[in-house]
Order: sequence, then structure tokens, then C-alpha cells
Amino acid sequence: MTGLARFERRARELLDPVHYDFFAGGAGDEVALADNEEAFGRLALLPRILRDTTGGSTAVTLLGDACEMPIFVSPTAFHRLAHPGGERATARATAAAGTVLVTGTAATTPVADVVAEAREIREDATVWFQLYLQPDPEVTAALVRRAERAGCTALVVTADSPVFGRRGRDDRNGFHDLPPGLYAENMRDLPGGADRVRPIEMSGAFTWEHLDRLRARTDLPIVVKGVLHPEDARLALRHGVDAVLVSNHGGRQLDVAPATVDALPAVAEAVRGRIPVLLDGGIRSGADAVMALALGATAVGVGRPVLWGLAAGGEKGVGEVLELLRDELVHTMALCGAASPGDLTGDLVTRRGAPR
Ligand SMILES: Cc1cc2nc3c(=O)[nH]c(=O)nc-3n(C[C@H](O)[C@H](O)[C@H](O)COP(=O)(O)O)c2cc1C
Ligand SMILES: O=C(O)C(=O)c1ccccc1
Repeated sequence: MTGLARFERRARELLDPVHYDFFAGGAGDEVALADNEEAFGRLALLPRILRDTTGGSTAVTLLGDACEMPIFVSPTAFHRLAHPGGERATARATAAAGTVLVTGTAATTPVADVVAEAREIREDATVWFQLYLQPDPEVTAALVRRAERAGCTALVVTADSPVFGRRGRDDRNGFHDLPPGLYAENMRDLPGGADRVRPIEMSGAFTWEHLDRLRARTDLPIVVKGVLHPEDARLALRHGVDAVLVSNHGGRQLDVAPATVDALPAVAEAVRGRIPVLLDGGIRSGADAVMALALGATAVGVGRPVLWGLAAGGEKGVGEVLELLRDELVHTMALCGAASPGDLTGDLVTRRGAPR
């Protein structure tokens, strides 16, 4: 077994099957979940030859933060359900890999502790905060303040969850709550709920106006997560958003959403280089990352691969997953004649079975 599959298999062996299903599962018939990965399999890379790639680099700058590779850790809930080290272990390994960790509202470790842990490994470690806007604006404001005070350098606002996706595996398994002792720690001691952990609320009432209000309240760059329609990318630009993240929530929200790599070109076309376009969903190898970068992404996020590394081996496991992806990325870039991420252009991507 090659690559990341080894980590997933190990995670499945080690995890409670109910928790494995929570991490692995998607919405409905898991159409989008499967398509995210399959869509990369429908693509091929058309390499360029005889280009000097020695002395190349995988480094990128993301919203002002230096990043050693264009692969970051997308926000996923409940890391302490995967491994006792939880988000602390993920933070240490991600900092060691020199890339961005997106922690968030559903972390089982407080954001301040996540940032502190990352900075213990590397003083300039980058942590961003994924925000679920909450119906009570005071609660949202408190979460933002918490992220700012912790030292997060961007907010990632998840906009694809007006309602919580219907996850058949969780319904069948009766998994709806964290086990005793685990909590969404960032929801603790918020306005109107001192000494308790508030539930994370999803709401369909949010609009671009709420993003304007957030924009007015914080100096942090804002990433909108869950953009699939090019018109929403244009709206994001109009509302002063700093980056868009093309995502279908790992197939956990709208089951019939397109694969993210299929949605990417139209979004990149709408954005026309004015702000970074990020992507997550189905990235399982360095070659997948290369394809998405060539199609217009500035960087790509990984969700489940990090959870599998965490479950399989805590900090060490996450480190191995990120190093494997980095190694594959470097190797694939060299084979394509690309010395840096900027050399990855759309002409390198073709449909499998139909070379140009
Ligand atoms: C178990 C799990 C929990 C997640 N929790 C969140 C979350 O709290 N907030 C969020 O914006 N996205 C969440 N996501 C979506 C991820 O940020 C990301 O979009 C997705 O996992 C990317 O797809 P991949 O798992 O194929 O890499 C979650 C995904 C998984 C698998
Ligand atoms: O599972 C998820 O995808 C997710 O986004 C989430 C959000 C809040 C609590 C638990 C999970």
C-alpha cells in the first residue's frame, strides 16, 4: 500500500468504528465525498521537459504568512476524538512542517493553547481560525476576539453550512454528541453562557451583510470557505474578502455539490488573480495538489488525511502525512518541469484519455 492509504487503514484499525465513521463520512449518498477524490483521477498532468528545476522551492506566501509548502491543514472538528494529543499534536506537527494550521470553532482544544503549542515548535508558526458565525452577534464577536488574542492571523468563515449536513453514518450509529470530557472548547464561557459550553449553532439567516459587519469588526484577513459558484467569488471580491476557499466541506454538506477541482476553474476565472483562491476536498497526494495549483489554486487544504495521521500516530503521524505530501509534491513538480508553484499553469492539466 502506497502513500496516504496506509494511514487511513491504520486509523480505521485503531478508532472506535463510530468515530471513524464520523471522520470518514459524508452527507446523503456520499456522492460529493467520492467525487472529490475521483475527479482528480479523471485528470492527468502534461509535463514539460528540459526545464531547469534545480534550486526550486515549494514556498508560498498566504495572506502575508510565509508558508513552506502550498498544502495547509483544513479545519476539522474534534481532534481529541482521533487521538488524546488532539489539536496540540496537530499543531506541533503542522508547525514543524512549516505550514498553516486552520483550527476552529469545533476544536476540542482552546485556540490559545493550539497557537501556544505551535509556537513552541516554531515561533513564527501560523494558525488561522475557522469561524462558524453564530446567531448571537455577541457570541461571534467573542469568538473573533478569542482568535485575535490567541495570535491567529486570519479568519476562515465557513459559509456552506446554513444547516448541518445529513450524515447517514452518524444517524445510523446514533453519534450526535462528543463523549464525556470532550468539548468544543472555544464555545466555553461565551456571553450568555458563562461556565458552560454553548452548542455550535448553524443558521440560514446569514448574508454578505454579516461578512461586512465582520470586516468592520476585525483587521484580520477574512477567507470565505465553501465557495463553489463563480458569482459568489465575485461577491466575495466586492465585499472585501481576502481569499476564497473552494470547498464542499469534504462532501459533508450538499451531497450533490460538484467535486471541488471541477468547480475550481470557473472560480479562478472569476477571481482573475485579484485574491488567492484556495481549495480543499479530495487531495490525497502531491500530484492532486499539483493539479489543483495548476488549475488556479494558490494552496490546497487537507482534512481527513491529517485526521488519519493523527489517529494512526499522534504528532508523529500528522508529521509523516505532511512530509509524505510534501515529498510527493516536490517530486511531481520536478517531473512536470516546475521549479516553483508559480510555474504550475493550466496548460499542464489535461483530461485522462483525451490528451490535447
Ligand atoms: C471530520 C470532519 C470535520 C470537519 N469539521 C469542519 C469544521 O468544523 N469546520 C469547517 O469549516 N469544515 C469542517 N470540515 C471540512 C474540512 O474543513 C474540509 O473542507 C474537508 O475535510 C476537505 O476535504 P478532505 O477531507 O477530503 O481533505 C470537516 C471535515 C471533516 C472530515
Ligand atoms: O463535521 C463537520 O463537518 C463539521 O463541520 C462539524 C461542525 C461542528 C461540530 C461538529 C462537526
